Amino acid sequence: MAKYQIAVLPGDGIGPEVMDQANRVLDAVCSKFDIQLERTVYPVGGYAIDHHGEALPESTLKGCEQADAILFGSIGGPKWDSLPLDKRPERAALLTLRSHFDLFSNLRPAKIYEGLAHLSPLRVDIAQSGVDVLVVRELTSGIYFGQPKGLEGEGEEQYAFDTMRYSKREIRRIAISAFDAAMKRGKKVTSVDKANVLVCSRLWREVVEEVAKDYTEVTLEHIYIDNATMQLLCDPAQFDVMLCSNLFGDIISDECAMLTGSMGLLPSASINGDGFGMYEPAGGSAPDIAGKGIANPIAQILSASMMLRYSLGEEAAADAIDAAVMKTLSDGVLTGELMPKEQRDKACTTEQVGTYLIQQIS
Ligand SMILES: NC(=O)c1ccc[n+]([C@@H]2O[C@H](COP(=O)([O-])OP(=O)(O)OC[C@H]3O[C@@H](n4cnc5c(N)ncnc54)[C@H](O)[C@@H]3O)[C@@H](O)[C@H]2O)c1
Ligand SMILES: CC(C)[C@H](C(=O)O)[C@@H](O)C(=O)O
Ligand SMILES: [Mg+2]
Repeated sequence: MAKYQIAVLPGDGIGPEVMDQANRVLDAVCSKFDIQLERTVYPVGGYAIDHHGEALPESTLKGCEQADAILFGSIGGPKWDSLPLDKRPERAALLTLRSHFDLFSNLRPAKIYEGLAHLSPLRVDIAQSGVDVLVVRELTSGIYFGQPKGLEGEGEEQYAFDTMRYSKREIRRIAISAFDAAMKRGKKVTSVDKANVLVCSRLWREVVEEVAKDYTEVTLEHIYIDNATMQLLCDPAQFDVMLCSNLFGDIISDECAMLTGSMGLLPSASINGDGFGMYEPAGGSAPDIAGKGIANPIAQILSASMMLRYSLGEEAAADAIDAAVMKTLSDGVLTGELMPKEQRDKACTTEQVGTYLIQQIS
């Protein structure tokens, strides 16, 4: 029997709610496929600040180091918003984990599945032409990790700045991730940048062009970030793999999630050069719906599936989860945000979606 250690970090807001359902689904799939998944829960984010005085306790980091993969919920919320940036859950826990494990390759797949175009807020004809995009986002560099500088100067001349910095090595390795992914998909990479203004984007283009020479079967296009956001709304079918720097990928991936129907549908994998990964929904702790039992658990469940596929090599179990998700959605077992407002009294709870999905597995 295959045996793995997983560090489970539920975090804040809807994190623990959707993680409960992912764990139930993992129990079901592991029993069916004879996989032993030893899961240890560790505190992280605002919860860890409240109970242990810091967003990423040493014991959590050690637990992650000893694990085969990390399953992450979401962190942050209004309660911790007034903390200095370096103490906030987002920087102190999430960015630290990404950097510590060198999780540079962030894969965020967004797809309108067959028969589910009605869930998309896109115009009907556009939704029916399809969305099947893999956002490949650079995750451990760029403006997120450039040296920030606090306030300097006086009065109205006071200023602050963040620095965007990319090395050729950092661009090359994420470009290779994108081209490798494109080889297994639609053989097209659209590289998103702002090369009409930013020096980093000029270097980005140069290196992406170099990498493209090794992938003669893959079509490469470049697009400016502002145009990319509008093209996604009017002709999303033109995109296959969208290669993005850290900040642009953050923005584009929320847009892609929403095109398919909800923030609560988009999973993500953040992987390093050794195949070690952290798996988490692209969305956040959703303070507006937390504690109500109505969050969509699918992004978390699909993140668990990506973990099985990418870090553990358990393809059959991952396929079973993906198929159960499709069946659940196409059977109309939906949380409220996927339904028209006037029908939301018929919406399923987070737990009901989890239960239905598990029935499709066993
Ligand atoms: N990976 C993470 O831990 C992560 C990611 C993004 C944001 N955040 C943090 O989360 C907090 C809230 O951020 P925000 O409000 O800007 O973004 P958010 O992604 O939490 O929420 C944006 C909108 O999407 C909805 N939404 C998100 N996930 C959903 C789900 N599973 N089901 C149904 N609806 C869902 C929310 O209700 C909200 O209306 C902030 O502190 C932010 O920094 C954390
Ligand atoms: C919470 C925040 C730091 C994070 C990011 O910007 O990377 C989130 O928005 C995401 O998309 O994973
Ligand atoms: Mg984001």
